[in-house]
This record gives sequence, structure tokens and C-alpha cells, in this order.
Amino acid sequence: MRFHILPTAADIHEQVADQFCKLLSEQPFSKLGLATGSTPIGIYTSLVRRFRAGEVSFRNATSFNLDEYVGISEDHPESYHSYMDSKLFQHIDLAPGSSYLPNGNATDLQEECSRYDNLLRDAGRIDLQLVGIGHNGHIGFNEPGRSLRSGTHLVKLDESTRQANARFFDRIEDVPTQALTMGMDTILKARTVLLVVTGADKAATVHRALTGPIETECPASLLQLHPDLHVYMDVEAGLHFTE
Ligand SMILES: N[C@@H]1[C@@H](O)[C@H](O)[C@@H](COP(=O)(O)O)O[C@@H]1O
Repeated sequence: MRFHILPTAADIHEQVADQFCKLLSEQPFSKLGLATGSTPIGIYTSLVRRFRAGEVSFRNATSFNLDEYVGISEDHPESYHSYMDSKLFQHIDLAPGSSYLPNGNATDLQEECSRYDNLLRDAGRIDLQLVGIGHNGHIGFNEPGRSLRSGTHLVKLDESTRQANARFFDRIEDVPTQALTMGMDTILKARTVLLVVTGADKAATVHRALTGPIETECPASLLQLHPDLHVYMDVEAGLHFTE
């Protein structure tokens, strides 16, 4: 586990974008694991800027997202399809058909989970997996519980997750109650995982996840088992690691 505690979130955005650019220049056919939420937005902004400056190309890359809500359409402004399109995909040269997200509107959600797992299996290991962390220690939408699932699966979102994500919706009632998420096994199989955490409100969560017991009640704690985990925190999020 390598810790990078940086002065500001902006520093993290640049360093993480550097990692993506370095990988793509060395291995243009890389498989990228992408995340949503507010934390990675600055990383995507930096990648778009570097693409426009001719510093990076995604032409030969493939991307897989961690998760998607169930019950809102793909073109809903808060769907993760819309998020990825507006923050990254429509601004870069990733080839059409090379970016994958689970389909939260599939008529048969179990079949959709199998389809996504088959795509992931056929693609092989993800080279660089970006993840954030929820306040309750979730990764993707792998919520705390007595057990965790290895593959892509349907989850009932925690009330605390719905409350946390309510800021993106008009009303709490509009926040979906379910989602599809990549499972922990797929995340842990990625060659390199970049965990990005910013803000004082996540300090206790990330400290518990990375120094506490490995337990399904804190899905992010399983990242302790990963052989190439890089943790990027700003000083606020990294508070308990430096005191
Ligand atoms: N499914 C996403 C996660 O992938 C993300 O890590 C988490 C934290 O989001 P934020 O970065 O907005 O705090 O929220 C969502 O629930």
C-alpha cells in the first residue's frame, strides 16, 4: 500500500491523471476501471485538458465503470452513463463501443450482471482501477453487510448512501433505491488500484478502512489485501495518518 498525502484535491487530480497518461503512453491498449461520484470529477477534467493538449490518447483503450443506478433512464442527468458522457467520454477519443457501464434499465437485471461479468472476463484484468469511498466504507456500490459478492450484482442502496447522494437529485424520493455494481473480486483483480479520498468528512472512514480489521462491514477494508494499492488523500482526508 502506498500513501500519497497531498496538500490539495487539485494536486491529487493532477497526480492521478499523470498515472493514467503514463499507463496509456506505455500501454495504449489498457483497460481502465472508472468511477463516479464527486471525487473523480477533477481527474476527468485534467484528463480532458491533457487530451486537448495532445498529451494523451484513449483511442486504443477500453473502459469499464464500477456501477450504475437501477430505475433511472440512461439519459437522466444523474445516471452514471450521463455523468461519464458529460465529464469524460464526449470530450476524448475513446472509440465508440469501447466504454462499458452496467445497464440499470435491463429488463432482466440478473442477466445484465452476467453479461457485464462476461465482458469483464473476456477483456481480462483491468490495468488501472480508480475508486472512491463512500462514508460508510462502500466501494462502487458494494455496501457494508454480513457478506459481499464477488461478481457484478444488484444491490439495495443503504439509506445513508441515498442521503449522501441526495445532493445530486431534487428530492430524496428521486434517489434510486437500487443499483448494479461490479463486485469486490473484479475490483481486487485489477493490476493497480488507485483509491482517491478528499475532505475531512472521509478522514475517519478511510483510516478505519485501511488500518482497521478487514471486514465486510467496511468493504473498502478489503483493499488492504491488494498488492498494488495507491491511496491518494488530501491533508484533510489523511488527517489520522499524519497525526
Ligand atoms: N457509487 C459511488 C461511489 O463509486 C463513490 O465512490 C461514492 C462516493 O462519492 P463522492 O466522491 O461523491 O463522495 O459515491 C457513490 O455512491
